[in-house]
Amino acid sequence: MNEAQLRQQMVDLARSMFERGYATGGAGNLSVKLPNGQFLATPTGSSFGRLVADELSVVDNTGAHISGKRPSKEVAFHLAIYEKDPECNAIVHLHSTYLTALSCLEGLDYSNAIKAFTPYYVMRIGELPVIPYYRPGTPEIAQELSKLAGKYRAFLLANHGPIITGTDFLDAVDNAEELEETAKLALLLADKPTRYLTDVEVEDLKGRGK
Ligand SMILES: O=C(CO)COP(=O)(O)O
Ligand SMILES: [Zn+2]
Repeated sequence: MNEAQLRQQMVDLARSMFERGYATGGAGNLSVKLPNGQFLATPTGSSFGRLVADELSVVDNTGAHISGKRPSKEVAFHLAIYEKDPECNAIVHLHSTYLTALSCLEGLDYSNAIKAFTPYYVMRIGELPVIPYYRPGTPEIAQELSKLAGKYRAFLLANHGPIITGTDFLDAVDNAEELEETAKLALLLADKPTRYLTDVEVEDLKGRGK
């Protein structure tokens, strides 16, 4: 896809997420790698429902603002992931209801916040490590992600929300939807005896694609 197509895709998919309740107000941010190696990102404070293709921000791999509106304050954590994960070409960060609720629970397993109980969670995400709470926009989030990026497809910021990667923007959005649905199911099942997938079942799903 060329830059114009990627801009339009970001506008269209962001609006679709907004209309289906994955994003509200000015929360969350998106980015995608451009053919020239720079990155397209959502402007800070922008609503997913009202992005304008020509106003999207462009930053380089050092975070320098190249064009468009002022970029998201979380651009540093997006760049930390791209740097460490060569398979990641797009990132979705949401404050979606169920994943954010999960991120606020006490006693979360920080090595993996959602133990596998459905195959698509394993095929699209696998494991969900938790990053300790830091104020939004602070460099510590990027530093923590830098240690984990490349080993996982998604991350949960404690008391904040999820970060989901993809091989392209459509893949990142599909992964985000699958993960939000999985969090919803996890919360529905929280007080019910659950049969988790066995280690053998999980291994059998890995590397089989989607
Ligand atoms: O989700 C957000 C902060 O974590 C939103 O910040 P931006 O509006 O700067 O992208
Ligand atoms: Zn956020």
